[in-house]
Parts: sequence; structure tokens; C-alpha cells
Amino acid sequence: MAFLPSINWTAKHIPSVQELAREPLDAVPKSYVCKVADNLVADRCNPSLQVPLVNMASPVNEGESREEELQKLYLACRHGGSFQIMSNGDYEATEHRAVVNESKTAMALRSSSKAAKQTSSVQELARKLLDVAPQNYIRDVADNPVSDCCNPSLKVPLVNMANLVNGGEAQEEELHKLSSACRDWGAFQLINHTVSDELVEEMKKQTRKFYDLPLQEKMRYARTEGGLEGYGQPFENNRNPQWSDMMFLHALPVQDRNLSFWPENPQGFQETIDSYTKQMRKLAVSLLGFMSMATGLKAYKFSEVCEDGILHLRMNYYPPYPQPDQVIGCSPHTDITSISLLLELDDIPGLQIQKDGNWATVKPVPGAVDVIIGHVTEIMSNGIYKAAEHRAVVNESKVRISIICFCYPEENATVEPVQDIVKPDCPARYKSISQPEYFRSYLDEKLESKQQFIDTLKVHGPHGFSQNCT
Ligand SMILES: O=C(O)CCC(=O)C(=O)O
Ligand SMILES: [Fe+2]
Repeated sequence: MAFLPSINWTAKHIPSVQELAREPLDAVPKSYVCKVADNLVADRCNPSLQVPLVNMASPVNEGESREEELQKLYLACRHGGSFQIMSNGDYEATEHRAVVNESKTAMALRSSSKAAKQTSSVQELARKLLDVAPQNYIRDVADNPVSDCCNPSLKVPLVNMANLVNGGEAQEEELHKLSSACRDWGAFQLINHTVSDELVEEMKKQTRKFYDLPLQEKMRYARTEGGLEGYGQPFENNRNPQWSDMMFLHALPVQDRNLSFWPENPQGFQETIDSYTKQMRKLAVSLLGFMSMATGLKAYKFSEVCEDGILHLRMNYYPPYPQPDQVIGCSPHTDITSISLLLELDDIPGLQIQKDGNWATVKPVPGAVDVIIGHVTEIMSNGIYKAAEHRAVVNESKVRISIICFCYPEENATVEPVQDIVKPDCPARYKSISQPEYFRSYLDEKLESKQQFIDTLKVHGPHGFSQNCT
């Protein structure tokens, strides 16, 4: 397919040394041949030197041999052990290497204690449960998601897309509702949207099947060090890791895809993701158009920049946790998108929106898409619309899965307040920045505590940020 990354297997990059060694080779590729000065046989080996042997049973069991074994362990560590830094140099890190046998294969599994800190799957961790999650997942009482929850009378607004599309009087009324939702909440639930039920159901079904695969299969798509895409845990910038796994893909524009991260299993998932993300971008464009209209703008200013926009897909998996108030599925944050379109797989609430100091739980509505306004729309509306702070809590006994399309302007767009909103008595409250620069500065920005990325883009000129333009 056109978007497969091109891999150039030169002599330097051999896909498998195991395979290479199977070939009847006269000589290995040149790049594998060591210099004479590094020759392993020439500086080989003092046969009288014996690596120390330590018997684990002795230091574990109390008793006479314990002291003796500990002494052996101490000497072994001093001369060729690890923990050089933690022991302040008392123990030494060992230089080591492995040589090759002339006729036999050798295998070794390396385990590094780094892996223990960061799990490769919270889903697996939750399966082994465990009366309590590892300590680093447990939150301070002050951040407790249940104790600071929730005002049940707060209800996230519902917007009916059919009324927006059909025009007439019903449209006027619905635009009014949409405007209030965007100004007062920065979020709403959208019913009668344009994405087909079959496609939505297929996307849900395949996502569930993907998470039901064995870990080993999911790990084929694992995020690589320093990368963004693939299967792994949420990017951490918080004190506690989040009780969730995720799959993150660059889905649109099509040329941004790296299909090596797109699951081939379950069968047909790639095609479903392709259709789903294209349909969701269409919905985003149409909805952003109505959101422009709802500010009183004649043209579809917010949507124009998204017609060929960027779309990132994230599928979140939140395992249950018996004390859901002790962990967090997704920490409070605002999205940096134009809008985020979120699908909940089952009737299991988890998403919460911050409203006037309270958290409001979004109750899943069959067939609805949850819409969350992000920083780009806040900027383009010059602050009339607000990016919603939101988070996800975990259910005590049931798995929760959500699928989110993060929709952004296209690559060559400029993120700035739209001209028709900026007026002499309502100057621009945000800086103008190109879309690529916007992403770059988001990833680079070192934010102070409580500061959000959008704060770095606010204009604090003579007119100040306090101007009220609404
Ligand atoms: O899963 C959810 O309900 C929210 C997830 C979310 O906000 C995100 O992934 O940005
Ligand atoms: Fe979010």
C-alpha cells in the first residue's frame, strides 16, 4: 500500500541475524566483522578466572551460612556488580560482552528492572488483581475523583444535528442551544449525527475485539521509544499514571499514516478505521460550520480550515478497579483540538466535564457522539467558546472503552482568532500561530503548574486578556 514506510535493508540493517546465519554464507556482511584490534580471540581469556557463584538460598534462609554467603555477594558486587551509582561507587558496574560459538546457538533473555516501573498493559495488570493497584497509581485523597464528584443535577446539553441540518425555525432554536452549549460548557452530546449506525457499530465491535487479543498480539503495535503512535499507556505528565491503555494513530490526512501501527487483527479493522475516521472528519467539518453560524458569523469560518484537516484516533481501554475513587482513568485536561468526537462503547459512564467548579458526569446516550471543544476553537472564536476541562473515571466492576477522533485544522492553516470576530472594540485575545508550529510548541512547552498550553498563546497587550468580547 502507498503509505507503508519504506525500509531500506542494507548490509547494516539485517532483519534477522538468525535468518542470515541459516544461509550458506562464505562470510558475514562486512559490517559485522570486528576490527583486528577488537578481536575477541586475541584478547581471550584467562581460564583461571571464575565468575563468583552465589547461592540465593543461603542469604534468604536465616542461619549460619548466611553471613558467609552475604560476604561472597558483597565481594562479587564490589568487583564486577551493578548499582554503581546507588552504592556511591562502592559497587562497580561490570563491562561485559558475549562471544559467538562456532557451531552452536545460544539464547538469553534479558530482563531489565526498568520494565517493572512502567507496565506494558494496565489491562493485564488489572487482570492479575491484586487487592490494590501498585502504589504509584493511587491518588492523594485531595484528588479523589469520587469525593470531589459530582453534581447530579448538572446535565451536559444535548444538541440535535437533524434540526441544524434541516433549516427553518427548528434550526434557529437549535443554533441557540448549540451556542449556549459551546459558551457555557465547551461540550455537548450530539444526536442524529450523520455517521451511519452500521459503521459506528463496526468500529465499536472491532475495537473491543482488538483489546480482547492476547497481549503479545497487541504488542506487535507497541509504541516505540520517543514515538507517539501505537499501543501503550497514556503520555504521562501527571503525578500518577492513569489506569488505562490506549491505541493512538495518525489517521488523516492519509499520507500521515504509518500502517505498521494499524492492527491487521481483527480482520478488516484497518478498513473500518479508514472509513470511520473519514466519516468523522466530515461530521467535524459540518458541525464546526454550525458552530461558526451559532456565533453569528455568516461564513463557515471554523470549518473551512478543517476540510482537509488532521485527525488523530485514540482508543482508550479502562479496566475496572474495585476502589474506583483511588485511581484515575484519564486525568483532568483540555484537548488541543478544534473539536474531539468521542464514542462510548457501552452504557458505562466515565467521562466528566468541569462546569463552574463541579464535575458533571456525561451519561451515555445511545447513538450519541460526545463533542468536546478544544483550544483551536477557543482561539478561533477569540474566547467566545471555551475548551472544556474533562477527565475520565474508572468503573468498579466493568471495563470501559472510548474511541476519540481528535480533529485539527489542516497542516498549512493558521490558528488565530477569525477576522470577522476581531473588531476594534474586541481585539485579538490570542496570538496567531501556524498549525505545525502550534503542535511543535505544544510538545515543547514546559508548563508551570496550573498553567495550560493555551495560556501561552494569550495576548496580554494594552487591551489585556480580560476584555469581554461576547
Ligand atoms: O475516555 C474518555 O472519556 C476521555 C478521554 C479523553 O479525554 C482523551 O483521551 O483525551
Ligand atoms: Fe480529552
